[in-house]
Amino acid sequence: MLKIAVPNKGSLAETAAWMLDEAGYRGRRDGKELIVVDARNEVEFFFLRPRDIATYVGSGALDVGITGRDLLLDSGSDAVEVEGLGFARSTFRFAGPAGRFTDAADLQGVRIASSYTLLVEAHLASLGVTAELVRLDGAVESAVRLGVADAVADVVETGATLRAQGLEVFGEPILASEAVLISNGQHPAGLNTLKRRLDGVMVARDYVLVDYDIERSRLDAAIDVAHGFESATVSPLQKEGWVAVRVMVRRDETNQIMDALADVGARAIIVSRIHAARI
Ligand SMILES: Nc1ncnc2c1ncn2[C@@H]1O[C@H](COP(=O)(O)OP(=O)(O)OP(=O)(O)O)[C@@H](O)[C@H]1O
Ligand SMILES: O=P(O)(O)OC[C@H]1O[C@H](OP(=O)(O)OP(=O)(O)O)[C@H](O)[C@@H]1O
Ligand SMILES: [Mg+2]
Repeated sequence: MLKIAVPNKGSLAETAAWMLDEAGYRGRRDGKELIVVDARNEVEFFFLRPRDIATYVGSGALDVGITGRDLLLDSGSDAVEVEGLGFARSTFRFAGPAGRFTDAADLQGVRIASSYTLLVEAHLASLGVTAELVRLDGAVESAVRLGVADAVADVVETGATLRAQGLEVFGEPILASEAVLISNGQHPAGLNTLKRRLDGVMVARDYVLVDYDIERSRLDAAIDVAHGFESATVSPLQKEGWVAVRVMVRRDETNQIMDALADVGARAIIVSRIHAARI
């Protein structure tokens, strides 16, 4: 059985569980279940704290897991990223009181609060900067106001939490993070199936199908607008000189693409959801 580590709580838990459910795996019946055996799919799920997942996978105790890229890099474990899963996207950044710092080099000798001290230390070392790391569990943005640090290094999504504490980001982003599938570098039986299924869930989540009719003479212009995932499916229509076209497009580009297709002469443009996919 493939042993899979899954976040039991926090920002990653709900979407990770949703993806696995969409991928056809058995979920847990309640939030207290720590181990779920899915005999039909020959996998066993272990619900663990997101921060511990890379440690379990890197040690070889579990085969694969879902965690954050930032948590993986901060773990110092031997686990490796298999692929990004396209959710829990954030950047990891330095921030300080408005106007106080302009660059990471300004951090020489100051106190930096973070929940990701290993990640920050490695980054500072690569820049040749030495600072004092203050390790906190969360709500790191309060550390400057409360006087335990001069700057912070933390997860930034919208930036609202930083702004509310009078902080602003400075310097280059340390990392672009998202939820990731990790392994211990081995290729256990079942990993390919898991990965293919998760890839299918991501395609169904991120893409839609667009169908339209168009005069064959205008087809090239329409294909320039949207060429499809692999290539467009083009079928003849009963009406002389017309074709029906089907392409996959990114869901977040749907309306711009519909507008552009209409502009080049497409008619009867219809968008449908993808329920499931294997690419
Ligand atoms: N606001 C956010 N937007 C996107 N990703 C986030 C956000 N907050 C945390 N994450 C991501 O979630 C992961 C951390 O999950 P974890 O459950 O340890 O912390 P958490 O979500 O802050 O939970 P909690 O604060 O309840 O302990 C990291 O990969 C981090 O990048
Ligand atoms: O840029 P924003 O959209 O404001 O989001 C980023 C904040 O969200 C998370 O905090 P969370 O609520 O999980 O609390 P925590 O700091 O205690 O982890 C993260 O740690 C940041 O603090
Ligand atoms: Mg948090």
